[in-house]
Amino acid sequence: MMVRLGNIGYATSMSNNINAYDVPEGLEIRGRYSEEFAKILTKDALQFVADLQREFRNRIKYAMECRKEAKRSYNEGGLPGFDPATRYIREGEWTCAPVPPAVADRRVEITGPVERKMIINALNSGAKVFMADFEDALSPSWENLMSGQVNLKDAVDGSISFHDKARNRSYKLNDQTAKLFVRPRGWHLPETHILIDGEPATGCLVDFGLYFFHSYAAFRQNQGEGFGPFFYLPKMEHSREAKIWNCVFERAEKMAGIERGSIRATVLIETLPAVFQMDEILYELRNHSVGLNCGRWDYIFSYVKTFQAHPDRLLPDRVLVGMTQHFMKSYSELLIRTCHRRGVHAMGGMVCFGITKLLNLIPKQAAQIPIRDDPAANEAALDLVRKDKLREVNAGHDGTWAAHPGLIPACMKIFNNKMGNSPHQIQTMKREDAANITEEDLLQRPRGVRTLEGLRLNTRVGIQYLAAWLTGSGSVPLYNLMEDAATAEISRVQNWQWLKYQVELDGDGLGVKVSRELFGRVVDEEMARIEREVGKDKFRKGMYKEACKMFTRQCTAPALDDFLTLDAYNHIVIHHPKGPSKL
Ligand SMILES: CC(=O)SCCNC(=O)CCNC(=O)[C@H](O)C(C)(C)COP(=O)(O)OP(=O)(O)OC[C@H]1O[C@@H](n2cnc3c(N)ncnc32)[C@H](O)[C@@H]1OP(=O)(O)O
Ligand SMILES: O=CC(=O)O
Ligand SMILES: [Mg+2]
Repeated sequence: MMVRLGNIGYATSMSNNINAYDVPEGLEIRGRYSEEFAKILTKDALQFVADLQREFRNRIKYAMECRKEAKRSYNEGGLPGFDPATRYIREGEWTCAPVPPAVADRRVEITGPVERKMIINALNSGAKVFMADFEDALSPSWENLMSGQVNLKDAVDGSISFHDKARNRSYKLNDQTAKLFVRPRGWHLPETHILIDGEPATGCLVDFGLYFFHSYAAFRQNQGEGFGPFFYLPKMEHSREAKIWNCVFERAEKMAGIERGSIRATVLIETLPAVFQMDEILYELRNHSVGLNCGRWDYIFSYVKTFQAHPDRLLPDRVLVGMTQHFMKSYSELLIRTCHRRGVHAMGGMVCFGITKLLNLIPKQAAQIPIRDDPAANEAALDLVRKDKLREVNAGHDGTWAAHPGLIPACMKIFNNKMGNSPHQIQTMKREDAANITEEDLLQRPRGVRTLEGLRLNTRVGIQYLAAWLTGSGSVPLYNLMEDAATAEISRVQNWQWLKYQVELDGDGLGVKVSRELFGRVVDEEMARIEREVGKDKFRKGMYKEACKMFTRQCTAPALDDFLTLDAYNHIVIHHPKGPSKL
């Protein structure tokens, strides 16, 4: 039974107990009620979120319209490039506000979803920073999002603990912990469990607003040495989106009565259009910036998406698109040069590496995690991690990402060897040579072959990832590698691209073209393989068939869906009282 009580949010009655969130005028909550969540969804916190939504919704809509306009132009043959209108920003001499002392040293950062045990492990991991993720690593169900907010609040005030009953193991924070950064969702994702004036809230404003409201004071005292909170901002395509974030930050600082420039953020450069906007993005956020990060996985996804109507820019096998490809190398070097010129950190990305393994003839790239049951394979994987990190630190990056605590010592050692006691390389690795990087360098076609195994791997990984996501896990280990929304996107759009242009698989000597029939066979065979690998019982109880249907539809759709997770989101929304949702 559901009741609506004036300004009280929707309530559900499971056992004649009427529970309801106390919400401000014009706001409805359609997610499950819990007393714990109610401590986050307070009337004042919701009022703050509603104020942000009302103030910025038109600008967000406009920014999303501009993305569509840009897409239309790329689809008509246009290429992204530097904007002549903002040349004065790129050529001007200006710097961002000085880096706050609390985050001067970021040589190794660990990332992970906002799950309770993982937050404690990540904060205790020995990394300098922990990026708590509402984005690529999280399936944004109501339960995950709200318990994530509870967990972060407890983490910032230092009271977070966890008891693993099965292992009778207790978790609490060490005296020394990593500094916390929070990554809200991208601008494109709605939060349909919260309606503001009848419209779904913008997901990232909910993530940011609730976290900021409850944690800014404790954060500044316990973590930020007077600054903060700190954020990572994902998937932006243009500086106008960064400008909105800057205004959101100013609005939040005003509400909290804290100094302008207290909040700091690192922007992920992880879309192809954004690489041409790095100076402009830093300029918009110059009072709130702590650098840029090479979000290499989404960047590869974005390359395919941007060039979806350009059959002359097809990707080789996913495993071949590493940081040594010319367009990836150019992107990371220009990012370093841009950040250091503006006085902020140039962060590296999630581990990837090159080895000669697949078919014994092609290099491989992956997001690596430790391999527990095979010491030799683990050592080989660690070696690849070391090579990737060495490349990053030598190029001039100030820090890097690790997906797993087991990788931190190896990453730390590489950065320590090069940087010693210096917290970063901002002054010492200016990379003036990268000033000559051109649009052609940044867009150069990736080189390599396409194989049937590549198509199979995309399919096998894409379906299993989506099955996990639909059941609440946004980052999973698959075949000893970390998979998350960004890596799964590459699998999806690559299959779509190969199908659309019926590409020839030229890497395995078969000369077969990717047709719908071939793809259909691959899907059937890979589903059979997944069933064998996970076991009949897990296969039956899991969401593999639903994931397969969704993944197949997206790979074969006439027009490329903008995001895998937009369609999938409809399947994890549970409104109370229960009912299906359609965006
Ligand atoms: C493209 C991008 O956006 S990258 C950024 C987004 N992606 C991520 O953040 C992925 C983060 N990593 C992960 O989610 C995990 O490492 C996974 C899912 C890939 C593997 O996790 P698991 O299967 O639990 O790994 P494993 O069993 O080896 O874990 C061992 C221990 O390390 C902990 N652990 C593993 N990864 C992490 C992490 N990233 N942060 C904190 N703790 C972690 C586990 O909780 C576990 O702790 P316990 O011994 O106390 O129980
Ligand atoms: O968010 C990081 C990425 O590589 O994508
Ligand atoms: Mg990403």
